Amino acid sequence: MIASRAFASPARLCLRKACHQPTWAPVAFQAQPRRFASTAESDKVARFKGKKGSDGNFTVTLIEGDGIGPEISQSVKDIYKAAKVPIVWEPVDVTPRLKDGRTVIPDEAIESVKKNYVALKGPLATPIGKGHVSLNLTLRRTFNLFANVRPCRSIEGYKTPYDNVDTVLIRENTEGEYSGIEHVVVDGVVQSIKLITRAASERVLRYAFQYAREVNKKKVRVVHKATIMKMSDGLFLSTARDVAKDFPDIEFDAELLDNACLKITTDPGPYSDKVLVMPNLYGDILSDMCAGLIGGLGLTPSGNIGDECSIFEAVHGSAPDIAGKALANPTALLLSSLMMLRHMGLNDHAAQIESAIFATLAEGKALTGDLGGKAKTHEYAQAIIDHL
Ligand SMILES: NC(=O)C1=CN([C@@H]2O[C@H](COP(=O)(O)OP(=O)(O)OC[C@H]3O[C@@H](n4cnc5c(N)ncnc54)[C@H](O)[C@@H]3O)[C@@H](O)[C@H]2O)C=CC1
Ligand SMILES: O=C(O)CCC(=O)C(=O)O
Ligand SMILES: [Mg+2]
Repeated sequence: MIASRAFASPARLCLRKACHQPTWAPVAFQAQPRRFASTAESDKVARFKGKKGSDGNFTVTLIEGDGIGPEISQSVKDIYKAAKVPIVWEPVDVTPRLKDGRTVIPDEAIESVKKNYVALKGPLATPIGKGHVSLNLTLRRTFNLFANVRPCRSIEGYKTPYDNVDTVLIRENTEGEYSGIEHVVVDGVVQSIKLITRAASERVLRYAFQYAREVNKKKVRVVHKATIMKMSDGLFLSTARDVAKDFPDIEFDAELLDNACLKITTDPGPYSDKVLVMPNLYGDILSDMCAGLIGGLGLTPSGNIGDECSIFEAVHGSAPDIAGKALANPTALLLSSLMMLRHMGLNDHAAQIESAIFATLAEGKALTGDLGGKAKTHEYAQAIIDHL
Protein backbone atom coordinates (compact mmCIF):
# COMPACT_ATOMS: atom_id res chain seq x y z
CA MET A 1 0.00 0.00 0.00
CA ILE A 2 1.28 3.44 -0.82
CA ALA A 3 1.86 5.23 2.44
CA SER A 4 -0.81 7.80 2.90
CA ARG A 5 -2.64 10.03 5.41
CA ALA A 6 -0.56 11.60 5.09
CA PHE A 7 -2.03 30.92 5.83
CA ALA A 8 -0.49 34.00 6.32
CA SER A 9 -0.52 36.75 3.76
CA PRO A 10 2.52 36.71 1.55
CA ALA A 11 4.53 39.86 1.97
CA ARG A 12 7.16 41.37 -0.25
CA LEU A 13 10.69 40.98 1.02
CA CYS A 14 13.20 42.32 -1.44
CA LEU A 15 16.67 43.27 -0.36
CA ARG A 16 17.54 45.41 -3.37
CA LYS A 17 15.75 47.05 -6.24
CA ALA A 18 17.59 44.77 -8.67
CA CYS A 19 15.62 41.83 -7.31
CA HIS A 20 13.77 40.60 -10.41
CA GLN A 21 11.27 38.27 -8.84
CA PRO A 22 8.50 38.92 -6.40
CA THR A 23 9.54 37.34 -3.13
CA TRP A 24 7.97 36.45 0.14
CA ALA A 25 8.42 36.92 3.79
CA PRO A 26 8.69 33.68 5.71
CA VAL A 27 5.29 32.67 6.83
CA ALA A 28 6.08 32.41 10.49
CA PHE A 29 9.31 34.34 10.86
CA GLN A 30 10.40 34.79 14.42
CA ALA A 31 13.26 37.10 15.12
CA GLN A 32 13.84 35.62 18.56
CA PRO A 33 14.56 31.95 18.98
CA ARG A 34 12.17 30.40 21.43
CA ARG A 35 12.18 27.38 23.62
CA PHE A 36 9.94 24.56 22.65
CA ALA A 37 6.57 24.56 24.26
CA SER A 38 4.84 21.38 25.19
CA THR A 39 3.83 19.37 22.15
CA ALA A 40 0.37 18.82 23.48
CA GLU A 41 -1.38 21.65 21.67
CA SER A 42 0.69 21.78 18.49
CA ASP A 43 0.32 18.05 17.99
CA LYS A 44 -3.42 18.31 18.09
CA VAL A 45 -3.78 20.79 15.23
CA ALA A 46 -6.86 20.25 13.15
CA ARG A 47 -6.12 19.46 9.53
CA PHE A 48 -9.34 20.04 7.70
CA LYS A 49 -10.47 16.96 5.83
CA GLY A 50 -12.97 18.51 3.44
CA LYS A 51 -16.60 19.38 3.82
CA LYS A 52 -19.48 17.01 3.11
CA GLY A 53 -22.53 18.65 1.54
CA SER A 54 -26.12 17.86 2.49
CA ASP A 55 -26.31 15.58 -0.60
CA GLY A 56 -23.47 13.44 0.81
CA ASN A 57 -20.92 14.69 -1.71
CA PHE A 58 -17.64 16.49 -1.04
CA THR A 59 -16.75 19.42 -3.28
CA VAL A 60 -13.05 19.34 -4.19
CA THR A 61 -11.18 22.08 -6.04
CA LEU A 62 -9.59 20.82 -9.25
CA ILE A 63 -6.63 22.57 -10.86
CA GLU A 64 -6.10 20.65 -14.09
CA GLY A 65 -2.74 22.28 -14.80
CA ASP A 66 -0.55 22.68 -17.88
CA GLY A 67 0.95 20.29 -20.43
CA ILE A 68 -0.23 16.76 -19.64
CA GLY A 69 -2.37 18.11 -16.76
CA PRO A 70 -5.74 18.10 -18.55
CA GLU A 71 -5.16 14.58 -19.95
CA ILE A 72 -4.28 12.97 -16.65
CA SER A 73 -7.01 14.94 -14.84
CA GLN A 74 -9.53 13.51 -17.28
CA SER A 75 -8.41 9.99 -16.36
CA VAL A 76 -8.93 10.74 -12.67
CA LYS A 77 -12.39 12.16 -13.37
CA ASP A 78 -13.38 9.13 -15.48
CA ILE A 79 -12.16 6.62 -12.90
CA TYR A 80 -13.84 8.50 -10.02
CA LYS A 81 -17.11 8.57 -11.94
CA ALA A 82 -16.93 4.84 -12.61
CA ALA A 83 -16.05 4.14 -8.95
CA LYS A 84 -18.89 6.40 -7.76
CA VAL A 85 -16.61 8.40 -5.48
CA PRO A 86 -18.76 10.98 -3.69
CA ILE A 87 -16.84 13.98 -5.01
CA VAL A 88 -18.01 16.91 -7.07
CA TRP A 89 -15.10 18.63 -8.80
CA GLU A 90 -14.88 22.42 -8.76
CA PRO A 91 -12.47 23.33 -11.59
CA VAL A 92 -10.54 26.58 -11.16
CA ASP A 93 -8.20 28.55 -13.39
CA VAL A 94 -4.89 29.54 -11.83
CA THR A 95 -3.47 31.49 -14.78
CA PRO A 96 -1.31 34.04 -12.96
CA ARG A 97 -2.20 37.73 -12.75
CA LEU A 98 0.08 40.61 -11.97
CA LYS A 99 -1.05 42.70 -8.98
CA ASP A 100 1.15 45.53 -7.63
CA GLY A 101 4.17 44.00 -9.39
CA ARG A 102 3.58 40.58 -7.85
CA THR A 103 2.40 37.38 -9.47
CA VAL A 104 -0.82 36.33 -7.83
CA ILE A 105 -3.22 33.45 -8.15
CA PRO A 106 -6.74 34.59 -9.18
CA ASP A 107 -8.97 35.29 -6.17
CA GLU A 108 -11.62 32.82 -7.39
CA ALA A 109 -9.11 29.95 -7.19
CA ILE A 110 -7.98 30.98 -3.70
CA GLU A 111 -11.55 31.27 -2.48
CA SER A 112 -12.38 27.82 -3.88
CA VAL A 113 -9.50 26.10 -2.05
CA LYS A 114 -10.27 28.02 1.17
CA LYS A 115 -13.91 26.98 0.96
CA ASN A 116 -13.34 23.32 0.08
CA TYR A 117 -10.17 22.76 2.22
CA VAL A 118 -8.99 20.11 -0.24
CA ALA A 119 -7.73 20.37 -3.84
CA LEU A 120 -6.31 18.08 -6.49
CA LYS A 121 -3.81 19.74 -8.77
CA GLY A 122 -2.19 18.89 -12.09
CA PRO A 123 1.32 20.16 -12.88
CA LEU A 124 1.97 23.85 -13.53
CA ALA A 125 4.84 24.91 -15.79
CA THR A 126 7.37 27.50 -14.62
CA PRO A 127 9.36 29.57 -17.14
CA ILE A 128 13.14 29.34 -16.78
CA GLY A 129 14.92 32.56 -15.83
CA LYS A 130 12.61 35.52 -16.51
CA GLY A 131 8.83 35.21 -16.30
CA HIS A 132 6.35 34.50 -13.58
CA VAL A 133 7.39 32.83 -10.35
CA SER A 134 6.49 29.19 -9.80
CA LEU A 135 2.76 28.91 -9.28
CA ASN A 136 3.36 25.61 -7.54
CA LEU A 137 5.48 27.32 -4.90
CA THR A 138 3.03 30.25 -4.82
CA LEU A 139 0.14 27.91 -4.04
CA ARG A 140 2.13 26.19 -1.30
CA ARG A 141 2.97 29.52 0.32
CA THR A 142 -0.46 31.04 -0.19
CA PHE A 143 -2.12 28.23 1.72
CA ASN A 144 0.80 27.64 4.07
CA LEU A 145 1.15 24.02 2.95
CA PHE A 146 4.19 23.44 5.11
CA ALA A 147 4.80 19.71 4.56
CA ASN A 148 5.18 18.04 1.18
CA VAL A 149 4.76 14.30 1.69
CA ARG A 150 6.22 12.18 -1.11
CA PRO A 151 5.89 8.40 -0.70
CA CYS A 152 7.50 6.11 -3.26
CA ARG A 153 7.01 2.37 -3.35
CA SER A 154 8.02 -0.41 -5.77
CA ILE A 155 5.13 -1.49 -7.99
CA GLU A 156 4.43 -5.20 -7.81
CA GLY A 157 4.76 -6.76 -11.25
CA TYR A 158 6.65 -3.84 -12.76
CA LYS A 159 10.30 -4.87 -12.85
CA THR A 160 13.10 -2.37 -12.22
CA PRO A 161 16.61 -3.01 -10.83
CA TYR A 162 15.03 -2.44 -7.38
CA ASP A 163 12.12 -4.39 -5.95
CA ASN A 164 12.34 -3.09 -2.36
CA VAL A 165 11.73 0.64 -2.56
CA ASP A 166 9.45 2.00 0.18
CA THR A 167 10.58 5.52 0.99
CA VAL A 168 8.67 8.48 2.40
CA LEU A 169 10.22 11.91 1.96
CA ILE A 170 8.82 14.90 3.80
CA ARG A 171 10.01 18.15 2.36
CA GLU A 172 9.83 21.54 4.08
CA ASN A 173 7.60 23.33 1.62
CA THR A 174 7.60 27.07 2.32
CA GLU A 175 11.18 28.36 2.58
CA GLY A 176 14.79 27.13 2.33
CA GLU A 177 16.48 27.35 -1.04
CA TYR A 178 13.11 28.11 -2.66
CA SER A 179 12.46 31.31 -0.70
CA GLY A 180 12.88 33.28 -3.92
CA ILE A 181 15.08 35.94 -2.35
CA GLU A 182 17.54 36.73 -5.13
CA HIS A 183 19.32 39.91 -6.11
CA VAL A 184 22.16 41.25 -8.19
CA VAL A 185 25.10 42.32 -6.03
CA VAL A 186 27.02 43.88 -8.95
CA ASP A 187 26.94 43.03 -12.63
CA GLY A 188 27.99 39.38 -12.97
CA VAL A 189 27.43 38.55 -9.31
CA VAL A 190 24.08 37.41 -7.97
CA GLN A 191 23.06 36.20 -4.57
CA SER A 192 20.29 33.79 -3.62
CA ILE A 193 19.34 33.50 0.02
CA LYS A 194 18.47 30.18 1.63
CA LEU A 195 16.15 31.16 4.42
CA ILE A 196 15.63 28.71 7.28
CA THR A 197 13.53 29.60 10.30
CA ARG A 198 13.19 27.65 13.50
CA ALA A 199 9.41 28.06 13.33
CA ALA A 200 8.97 26.54 9.86
CA SER A 201 11.54 23.84 10.61
CA GLU A 202 9.83 22.87 13.86
CA ARG A 203 6.46 22.72 12.14
CA VAL A 204 7.53 20.30 9.41
CA LEU A 205 9.67 18.25 11.78
CA ARG A 206 6.79 17.76 14.20
CA TYR A 207 4.65 16.73 11.28
CA ALA A 208 7.29 14.17 10.21
CA PHE A 209 7.31 12.59 13.67
CA GLN A 210 3.51 12.52 13.81
CA TYR A 211 3.42 11.01 10.33
CA ALA A 212 5.95 8.32 11.31
CA ARG A 213 3.69 7.33 14.20
CA GLU A 214 0.63 7.26 12.02
CA VAL A 215 2.12 5.01 9.32
CA ASN A 216 4.14 2.87 11.77
CA LYS A 217 7.60 3.88 10.64
CA LYS A 218 10.18 3.33 13.30
CA LYS A 219 12.55 6.19 12.63
CA VAL A 220 12.72 9.82 11.49
CA ARG A 221 15.91 10.74 9.68
CA VAL A 222 16.94 14.30 8.81
CA VAL A 223 18.77 14.64 5.50
CA HIS A 224 21.04 17.71 5.55
CA LYS A 225 24.35 19.37 4.69
CA ALA A 226 25.02 21.01 8.03
CA THR A 227 28.69 20.26 7.50
CA ILE A 228 28.72 22.98 4.83
CA MET A 229 25.64 25.10 5.56
CA LYS A 230 26.45 25.23 9.23
CA MET A 231 23.90 27.89 10.17
CA SER A 232 20.92 27.12 7.91
CA ASP A 233 20.98 23.32 7.80
CA GLY A 234 22.52 23.53 11.27
CA LEU A 235 19.34 25.21 12.56
CA PHE A 236 17.15 22.63 10.82
CA LEU A 237 19.17 19.82 12.40
CA SER A 238 19.34 21.28 15.92
CA THR A 239 15.58 21.94 15.78
CA ALA A 240 15.11 18.30 14.80
CA ARG A 241 17.15 17.16 17.81
CA ASP A 242 14.91 19.26 20.08
CA VAL A 243 11.68 18.05 18.51
CA ALA A 244 12.87 14.42 18.70
CA LYS A 245 12.87 14.67 22.51
CA ASP A 246 9.08 15.00 22.39
CA PHE A 247 8.72 11.73 20.46
CA PRO A 248 10.58 9.13 22.56
CA ASP A 249 8.77 6.27 20.78
CA ILE A 250 10.30 7.24 17.41
CA GLU A 251 14.02 6.81 16.81
CA PHE A 252 15.87 9.78 15.37
CA ASP A 253 19.09 10.21 13.40
CA ALA A 254 20.58 12.29 10.60
CA GLU A 255 22.43 11.66 7.35
CA LEU A 256 24.32 13.85 4.92
CA LEU A 257 22.49 14.42 1.65
CA ASP A 258 25.20 13.11 -0.69
CA ASN A 259 25.62 9.96 1.36
CA ALA A 260 21.84 9.47 1.42
CA CYS A 261 21.79 9.56 -2.42
CA LEU A 262 24.55 6.96 -2.58
CA LYS A 263 22.94 4.67 -0.03
CA ILE A 264 19.40 4.85 -1.40
CA THR A 265 20.50 4.08 -4.95
CA THR A 266 22.79 1.29 -3.73
CA ASP A 267 20.13 -0.40 -1.59
CA PRO A 268 16.85 1.30 -0.75
CA GLY A 269 15.86 -1.54 1.61
CA PRO A 270 17.17 0.01 4.86
CA TYR A 271 15.08 3.14 4.19
CA SER A 272 11.74 1.38 4.37
CA ASP A 273 11.37 1.75 8.15
CA LYS A 274 12.15 5.50 8.06
CA VAL A 275 10.56 8.83 7.30
CA LEU A 276 13.11 11.15 5.70
CA VAL A 277 12.61 14.86 6.42
CA MET A 278 14.64 17.66 4.86
CA PRO A 279 14.85 21.26 3.63
CA ASN A 280 12.98 22.21 0.47
CA LEU A 281 15.50 21.71 -2.37
CA TYR A 282 16.82 18.38 -1.12
CA GLY A 283 13.29 16.98 -1.00
CA ASP A 284 12.58 18.19 -4.52
CA ILE A 285 15.64 16.43 -5.93
CA LEU A 286 15.54 13.27 -3.81
CA SER A 287 11.89 12.64 -4.68
CA ASP A 288 12.62 12.62 -8.43
CA MET A 289 15.59 10.34 -7.71
CA CYS A 290 13.43 7.87 -5.79
CA ALA A 291 10.82 7.94 -8.59
CA GLY A 292 13.58 6.79 -10.95
CA LEU A 293 14.07 3.69 -8.81
CA ILE A 294 10.51 2.44 -9.25
CA GLY A 295 9.82 3.21 -12.91
CA GLY A 296 9.72 6.97 -13.23
CA LEU A 297 7.74 10.09 -12.52
CA GLY A 298 4.54 8.63 -13.92
CA LEU A 299 4.17 6.66 -10.68
CA THR A 300 4.90 8.90 -7.69
CA PRO A 301 2.27 10.86 -5.76
CA SER A 302 2.48 13.66 -3.23
CA GLY A 303 0.44 15.73 -0.81
CA ASN A 304 1.03 19.34 0.25
CA ILE A 305 -0.32 19.45 3.77
CA GLY A 306 -1.33 22.54 5.72
CA ASP A 307 -3.25 23.15 8.92
CA GLU A 308 -6.27 24.38 7.00
CA CYS A 309 -6.07 23.40 3.33
CA SER A 310 -4.21 20.60 1.58
CA ILE A 311 -3.39 20.25 -2.11
CA PHE A 312 -2.54 16.87 -3.63
CA GLU A 313 -0.44 16.63 -6.80
CA ALA A 314 1.99 14.32 -8.59
CA VAL A 315 5.73 14.72 -8.08
CA HIS A 316 6.19 15.29 -11.80
CA GLY A 317 5.87 18.44 -13.90
CA SER A 318 3.91 19.34 -17.04
CA ALA A 319 5.99 17.00 -19.27
CA PRO A 320 5.92 19.28 -22.34
CA ASP A 321 7.76 16.62 -24.38
CA ILE A 322 4.71 14.33 -24.37
CA ALA A 323 1.85 16.78 -23.78
CA GLY A 324 -1.24 16.55 -25.99
CA LYS A 325 -0.32 13.11 -27.37
CA ALA A 326 -2.23 10.89 -24.94
CA LEU A 327 1.12 9.39 -23.86
CA ALA A 328 1.06 10.49 -20.22
CA ASN A 329 0.77 8.06 -17.36
CA PRO A 330 -1.99 9.27 -15.02
CA THR A 331 -0.95 6.93 -12.15
CA ALA A 332 0.99 9.58 -10.21
CA LEU A 333 -1.96 11.98 -10.15
CA LEU A 334 -4.33 9.11 -9.40
CA LEU A 335 -2.24 7.92 -6.46
CA SER A 336 -2.07 11.54 -5.26
CA SER A 337 -5.85 11.62 -5.40
CA LEU A 338 -5.92 8.45 -3.27
CA MET A 339 -3.74 10.18 -0.67
CA MET A 340 -6.40 12.89 -0.82
CA LEU A 341 -9.27 10.42 -0.35
CA ARG A 342 -7.54 8.90 2.69
CA HIS A 343 -6.89 12.39 4.06
CA MET A 344 -10.66 12.96 3.72
CA GLY A 345 -11.50 9.62 5.35
CA LEU A 346 -12.83 8.04 2.14
CA ASN A 347 -10.69 4.97 2.72
CA ASP A 348 -12.90 2.36 1.06
CA HIS A 349 -13.03 4.27 -2.20
CA ALA A 350 -9.26 4.76 -2.05
CA ALA A 351 -8.67 1.04 -1.46
CA GLN A 352 -10.97 0.02 -4.31
CA ILE A 353 -9.28 2.29 -6.86
CA GLU A 354 -5.82 1.43 -5.56
CA SER A 355 -6.43 -2.30 -6.06
CA ALA A 356 -7.62 -1.64 -9.61
CA ILE A 357 -4.52 0.44 -10.40
CA PHE A 358 -2.12 -2.17 -9.06
CA ALA A 359 -4.00 -5.02 -10.77
CA THR A 360 -3.78 -3.15 -14.09
CA LEU A 361 -0.08 -2.48 -13.65
CA ALA A 362 0.67 -6.07 -12.60
CA GLU A 363 -1.30 -7.46 -15.52
CA GLY A 364 0.88 -5.35 -17.82
CA LYS A 365 -1.49 -5.43 -20.79
CA ALA A 366 -2.39 -1.76 -20.91
CA LEU A 367 0.73 0.10 -19.81
CA THR A 368 1.60 3.60 -21.00
CA GLY A 369 4.82 4.29 -22.94
CA ASP A 370 6.90 5.35 -19.92
CA LEU A 371 6.42 1.81 -18.56
CA GLY A 372 7.23 0.16 -21.89
CA GLY A 373 3.64 -0.26 -23.05
CA LYS A 374 1.65 1.06 -25.98
CA ALA A 375 -1.57 2.13 -24.28
CA LYS A 376 -2.82 5.68 -24.60
CA THR A 377 -3.65 7.57 -21.39
CA HIS A 378 -7.41 6.92 -21.77
CA GLU A 379 -6.89 3.23 -22.64
CA TYR A 380 -4.92 2.72 -19.45
CA ALA A 381 -7.64 4.57 -17.50
CA GLN A 382 -10.28 2.31 -19.09
CA ALA A 383 -8.28 -0.78 -18.04
CA ILE A 384 -8.36 0.51 -14.45
CA ILE A 385 -12.11 1.05 -14.72
CA ASP A 386 -12.47 -2.53 -15.98
CA HIS A 387 -10.63 -3.73 -12.85
CA LEU A 388 -12.80 -1.80 -10.40
N1 LIG B 1 4.54 20.37 -9.13
C1 LIG B 1 4.59 20.79 -10.37
O1 LIG B 1 3.60 21.24 -10.94
C2 LIG B 1 5.89 20.69 -11.10
C3 LIG B 1 6.08 21.47 -12.21
N2 LIG B 1 7.23 21.35 -12.94
C4 LIG B 1 7.32 22.16 -14.17
O2 LIG B 1 7.05 21.28 -15.27
C5 LIG B 1 7.75 21.72 -16.42
C6 LIG B 1 8.48 20.56 -17.09
O3 LIG B 1 9.52 20.15 -16.23
P1 LIG B 1 10.47 18.92 -16.55
O4 LIG B 1 11.80 19.23 -15.98
O5 LIG B 1 10.35 18.57 -17.98
O6 LIG B 1 9.94 17.74 -15.62
P2 LIG B 1 8.68 16.77 -15.84
O7 LIG B 1 8.46 16.12 -14.55
O8 LIG B 1 7.55 17.51 -16.45
O9 LIG B 1 9.20 15.68 -16.91
C7 LIG B 1 10.40 14.95 -16.73
C8 LIG B 1 10.36 13.69 -17.63
O10 LIG B 1 9.43 12.77 -17.07
C9 LIG B 1 8.41 12.47 -18.01
N3 LIG B 1 7.13 12.43 -17.31
C10 LIG B 1 6.72 13.26 -16.32
N4 LIG B 1 5.49 12.94 -15.93
C11 LIG B 1 5.09 11.90 -16.67
C12 LIG B 1 3.89 11.13 -16.73
N5 LIG B 1 2.85 11.38 -15.93
N6 LIG B 1 3.83 10.13 -17.63
C13 LIG B 1 4.87 9.85 -18.41
N7 LIG B 1 6.03 10.53 -18.41
C14 LIG B 1 6.14 11.55 -17.54
C15 LIG B 1 8.43 13.60 -19.04
O11 LIG B 1 7.93 13.18 -20.26
C16 LIG B 1 9.90 13.98 -19.05
O12 LIG B 1 10.60 13.15 -19.92
C17 LIG B 1 8.68 22.86 -15.96
O13 LIG B 1 8.07 24.08 -16.34
C18 LIG B 1 8.72 22.69 -14.45
O14 LIG B 1 8.93 23.92 -13.82
C19 LIG B 1 8.20 20.44 -12.61
C20 LIG B 1 8.05 19.66 -11.51
C21 LIG B 1 6.90 19.75 -10.63
O1 LIG C 1 7.40 24.76 -9.42
C1 LIG C 1 8.14 24.22 -10.23
O2 LIG C 1 8.34 24.67 -11.36
C2 LIG C 1 8.86 22.94 -9.90
C3 LIG C 1 8.50 22.40 -8.55
C4 LIG C 1 9.04 21.05 -8.37
O3 LIG C 1 9.93 20.59 -9.04
C5 LIG C 1 8.46 20.20 -7.36
O4 LIG C 1 7.62 20.65 -6.57
O5 LIG C 1 8.81 19.03 -7.31
MG1 LIG D 1 10.44 18.59 -8.51
